[in-house]
Amino acid sequence: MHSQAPRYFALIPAAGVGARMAADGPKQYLHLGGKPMLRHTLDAFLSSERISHTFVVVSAGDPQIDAVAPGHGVTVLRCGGATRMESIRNALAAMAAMAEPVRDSDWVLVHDAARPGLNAVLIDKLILEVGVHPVGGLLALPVVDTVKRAAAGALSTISRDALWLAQTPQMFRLGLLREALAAATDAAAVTDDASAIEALGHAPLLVEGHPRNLKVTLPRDIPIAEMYLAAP
Ligand SMILES: Nc1ccn([C@@H]2O[C@H](COP(=O)(O)OP(=O)(O)OP(=O)(O)O)[C@@H](O)[C@H]2O)c(=O)n1
Ligand SMILES: C[C@](O)(CO)[C@H](O)COP(=O)(O)O
Repeated sequence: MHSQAPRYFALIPAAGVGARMAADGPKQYLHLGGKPMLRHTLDAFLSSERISHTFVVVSAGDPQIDAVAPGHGVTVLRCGGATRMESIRNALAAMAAMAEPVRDSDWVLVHDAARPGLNAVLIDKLILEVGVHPVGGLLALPVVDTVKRAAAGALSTISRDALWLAQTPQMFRLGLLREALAAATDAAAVTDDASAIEALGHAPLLVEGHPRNLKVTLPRDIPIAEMYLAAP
């Protein structure tokens, strides 16, 4: 039983290189709507009264973060890893080792720097709908298109029933998330935090998100993200 009042922390993995974006530098620093993508994401958490503090994990030699991270409410962790999962695993260990540590019972909302369309409404919706769920949960969107599988020259249709597209934040208590990531043997296969939790036999709660919370992955995503950022 968790007797202390719940605390909510944000952790933003921002140590990627943005290979699929093929920009001049890491996509999290591309300017969208007048400011770097990462700053939109940081500001979303700073705008939520429920978030106690925000951590952002970047690569050790990141030369841009100091100009982007605000001087308050955010701690930069320079321990990014070779994969998204390793960046998060390193960051969680650093958070737990802080002078004022994040506790095993505290909630951590892991959110991609590459999803700048997040806002306080979606953050609060996730927190309120997960509530005291024994595992945790994540924002996701139900699949609304017909799904095809193309393999070995064959094309087949997969039922869209019960299919969801995972977004972030994905929120879990620090202790459970650290346990799940420690147990994961193939970091590259753990493309989201929930999959590591599922591998322990748990079923995180799905909370309907919003298309504005898209992951900016390819150049074609830029104008879509800017459209949503123009309408906060
Ligand atoms: N080693 C890594 C890889 C990714 N990320 C972060 O995880 C989020 C989602 O990953 P993705 O969209 O794949 O970003 P990149 O890995 O930068 O993109 P790509 O796969 O195209 O290189 C991003 O905010 C990215 O910065 C991270 O912190 N550490
Ligand atoms: C975590 C995630 O955004 C959920 O959809 C997605 O798995 C990240 O994948 P990426 O290849 O690291 O962008």
